Amino acid sequence: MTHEPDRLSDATVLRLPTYLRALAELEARGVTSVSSEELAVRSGVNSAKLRKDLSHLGSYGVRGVGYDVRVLADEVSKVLGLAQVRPVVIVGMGHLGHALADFGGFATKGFDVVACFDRDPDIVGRRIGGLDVHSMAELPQVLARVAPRGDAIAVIATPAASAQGAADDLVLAGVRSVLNFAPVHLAVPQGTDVRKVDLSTELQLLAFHAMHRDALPGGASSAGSDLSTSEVPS
Ligand SMILES: NC(=O)c1ccc[n+]([C@@H]2O[C@H](COP(=O)([O-])OP(=O)(O)OC[C@H]3O[C@@H](n4cnc5c(N)ncnc54)[C@H](O)[C@@H]3O)[C@@H](O)[C@H]2O)c1
Repeated sequence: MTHEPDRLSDATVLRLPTYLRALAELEARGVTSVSSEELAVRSGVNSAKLRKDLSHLGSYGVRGVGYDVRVLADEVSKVLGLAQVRPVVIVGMGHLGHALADFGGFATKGFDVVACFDRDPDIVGRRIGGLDVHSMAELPQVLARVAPRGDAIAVIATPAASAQGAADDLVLAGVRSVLNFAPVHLAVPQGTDVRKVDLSTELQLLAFHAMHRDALPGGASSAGSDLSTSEVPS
């Protein structure tokens, strides 16, 4: 199977984790092959779009049989860069950072939380989620040890006012992938990827959809929709 990930659109890439989650659920139930229709329903996208997405990966399925669940999961994982475990570091060990470090679920998705940092001397030195909390001054040395390939993903869980400073420190230490929970736009140099998790925006979008749904004759529709996938531009 050949694929050229460079040619994948952002919208396709955004849907791949959803396909992967659906495939993992099928695999856990011992299902070995799946039709595009079923995988589409489980992923909350339409089947034509799914088939097109997967054809970009070089996966076409077999007529009458569908896709081999394991092979497709491996292929999607590979395209997403999940073939090897990625080290994750957390900056800001308050409520959110603490909860993320304690959460064991990342390991099953190919992510290993390997270090955490805070600037508060009262928090530095504590043990959270089985890890010592390091000071920000230790960032370069610790990163070189826990992510020697330079492939760490950093999670920023600081207050908004200090997120840019934390991002600057991370970039200086060589980090090029950042997941930002702070409700603020981060300026980073070209070649650094930032994804933002903004719960307030998500709540606002749900409020907007609820207002329009409730304004429809008959109120709420009987079929629910997964806005997390349907909002993705195609
Ligand atoms: N708590 C939640 O449920 C939640 C949900 C969504 C988003 N958020 C966002 O996540 C962020 C963290 O929220 P929280 O409730 O955990 O905050 P918090 O105040 O409990 O913790 C923030 C931590 O960041 C540390 N910190 C501050 N500046 C730093 C810096 N420059 N470098 C390293 N560490 C630094 C602080 O010492 C503190 O330990 C906020 O931006 C918040 O808006 C929180």
